[in-house]
Amino acid sequence: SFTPQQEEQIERLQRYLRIRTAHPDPDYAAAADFLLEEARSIGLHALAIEFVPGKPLLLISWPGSDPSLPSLLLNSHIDSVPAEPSRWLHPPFAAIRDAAGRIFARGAQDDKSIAVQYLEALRNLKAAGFVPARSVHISLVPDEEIGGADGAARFVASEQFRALNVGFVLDEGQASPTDEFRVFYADRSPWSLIVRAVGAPGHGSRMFDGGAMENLMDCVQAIARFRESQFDQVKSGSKAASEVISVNPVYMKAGTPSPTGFVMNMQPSEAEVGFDVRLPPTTDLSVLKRRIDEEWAPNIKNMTYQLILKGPIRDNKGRPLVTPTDESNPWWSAFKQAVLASGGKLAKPEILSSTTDARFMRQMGIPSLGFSPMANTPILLHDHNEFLMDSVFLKGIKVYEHVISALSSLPETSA
Ligand SMILES: CSCC[C@H](NC=O)C(=O)O
Ligand SMILES: [Zn+2]
Ligand SMILES: [Zn+2]
Repeated sequence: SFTPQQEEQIERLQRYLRIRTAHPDPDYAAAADFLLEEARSIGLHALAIEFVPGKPLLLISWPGSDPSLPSLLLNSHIDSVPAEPSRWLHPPFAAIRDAAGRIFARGAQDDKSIAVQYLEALRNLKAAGFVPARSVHISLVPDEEIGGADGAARFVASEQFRALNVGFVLDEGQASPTDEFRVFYADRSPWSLIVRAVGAPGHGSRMFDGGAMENLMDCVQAIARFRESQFDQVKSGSKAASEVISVNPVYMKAGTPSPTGFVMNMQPSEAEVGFDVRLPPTTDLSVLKRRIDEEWAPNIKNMTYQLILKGPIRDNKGRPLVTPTDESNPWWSAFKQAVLASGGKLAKPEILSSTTDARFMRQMGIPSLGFSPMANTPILLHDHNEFLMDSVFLKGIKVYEHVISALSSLPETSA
């Protein structure tokens, strides 16, 4: 059983989860209204910046007693991926809390819960009379799920961001099925690989070499073998999924359309396949490119390709986007201590399989960790029936209270 204050915190989470923030048409206006109102009710300074019209980025600030010190930034994206209501136990934007305390909603884990937890942690700290030495900022950003070009990428490039003098960032992480919280020091970098093949067309009945489809199928097979070699390392336990290269086919485009589907007795002269490619942060790109040139899409087999990077892979000093998680990073030490002091356990730091806005912060040379305090919780981001337990949500607020008070008090000498 929870206190009336805790029940109100749960209700505020539910209210935010009921706002339809899913792509392709996220209701950013309603989300901004809600979040700005929450921030102001806590007595925090809050404003909306529209780097791109219709895509507000909210900046909430709690000034520190020594604003000359580098600040702490807590980031969360406002947008969500779509949901298929027919496949859910409860409607994805109703935020229904069942008898077991599970709150079902798109965004319950990814990542609307952490935005409310940041705010509620500040509410509690403020009410307890805590005064941060370093300023604490919350950024609530649009478009993370579609790559962040109009969101976090604009933000880190802005004068407003520079003025925050950010020393350390916490961004979203991922749920943990065990009782240890997970923490992420890097993301894999997201790429798209598009391979196109051309070849002589021909009658559907004819056997001939070098057709576009044949060449493209050779490409798909070569990539499938590579994919298996990577996946085998994961299955054998020698590497984590985020430590290998993933290459997954996401579309295929070929054939000669007809009113009833496709012309069946015609071998097409063009074919195309697209892959989602994710690279660990220290991958040697030249090795991958040589593999594509020589094995996957050789020019001599009439194939061409595009390998498109979605965002930065190096920081402003040319280093891979990796945040140190050892004693060389005082923010890390303070973070770890604070999580332990809150009664939480911390798993070994990991690379995140997917991609977050933290890469834009790391690009600026700012140490950034991915962290969502959701222990004993199945990983349901982008899945049906995404949920978060009320008790897990409330515990997360306590964890953030410890983390925010510790990090905002980090002495000047250490960072
Ligand atoms: C091309 S960046 C896309 C970012 C996205 N983030 C969450 O799922 C992802 O696919 O990882
Ligand atoms: Zn997310
Ligand atoms: Zn997501």
